[in-house]
Amino acid sequence: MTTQQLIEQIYKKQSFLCIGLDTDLEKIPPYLLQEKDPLFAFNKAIIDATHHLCVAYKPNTAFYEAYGIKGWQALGKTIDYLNTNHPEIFTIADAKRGDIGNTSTRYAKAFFEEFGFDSITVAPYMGKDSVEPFLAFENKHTILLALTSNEGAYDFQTQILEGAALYEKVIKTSLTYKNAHNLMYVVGATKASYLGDIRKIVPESFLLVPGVGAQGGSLKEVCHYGMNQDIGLLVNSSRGIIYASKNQDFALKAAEKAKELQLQMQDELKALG
Ligand SMILES: O=c1ccn([C@@H]2O[C@H](COP(=O)(O)O)[C@@H](O)[C@H]2O)c(=O)[nH]1
Repeated sequence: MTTQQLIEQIYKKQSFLCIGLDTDLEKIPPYLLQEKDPLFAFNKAIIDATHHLCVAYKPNTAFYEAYGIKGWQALGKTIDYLNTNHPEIFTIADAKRGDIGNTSTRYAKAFFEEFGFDSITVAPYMGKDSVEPFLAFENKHTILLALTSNEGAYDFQTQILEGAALYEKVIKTSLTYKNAHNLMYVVGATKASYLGDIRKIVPESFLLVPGVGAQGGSLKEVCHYGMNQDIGLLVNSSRGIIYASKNQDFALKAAEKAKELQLQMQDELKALG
């Protein structure tokens, strides 16, 4: 999917919501465990109930890898279901990959070609040759971890290195990579006050912003500091939406939570003009 197509979807749906499919057999309604593939059954119900309210889904691969081969199969069925039934929806493999170039190429092939995701999250720690193999795929997006939502982000990411914070250095350096136009960045909603400085470095890039909902980040603050002319934001909520209920009404309740965020986003889009 191109960035322009993503922007069009945001205006059409009046939403820049990304729903995180962090599907955990210990948290889904117990009656679903009788299904042949409970992970997929849960995801399908959530997607069917919420696809009109969001522009992206983000399965975090850890939640599938945790179940071995069955988990990978459920992830495959989920992305196939999305690509077949909702090809206009942007898909993110939250896999946080990155390795020596030869290996990164295989990760990129796995998630972009084999699974068919539109994007993948990538850790920048191994540098240029670990990131560029992902960037080589046209109309596929590499979402680089910049300033993450967790407390540990302060261990390294905000440390000053040669006059700038490490996360700023990561973003600035990544702009020199080949095919840097395929980059987006992860910035946690819990770090919204940093978004103003980040926008000075990447005024036009899309930012994936996790941390609204269960982690307590504020959508209003994220929009205030992080929105650009083209919106430029994908705001993720996972647990806050998909685990709104543990009963038969779980998909309905998830849709209600998603609707609450979509309505707030609609207001923000109106204010943008
Ligand atoms: O900085 C980051 C990067 C990734 N995540 C991931 O996003 C979701 C958030 O889930 P919630 O349930 O809405 O808290 C999850 O998959 C994280 O691994 C993040 O939170 N922060």
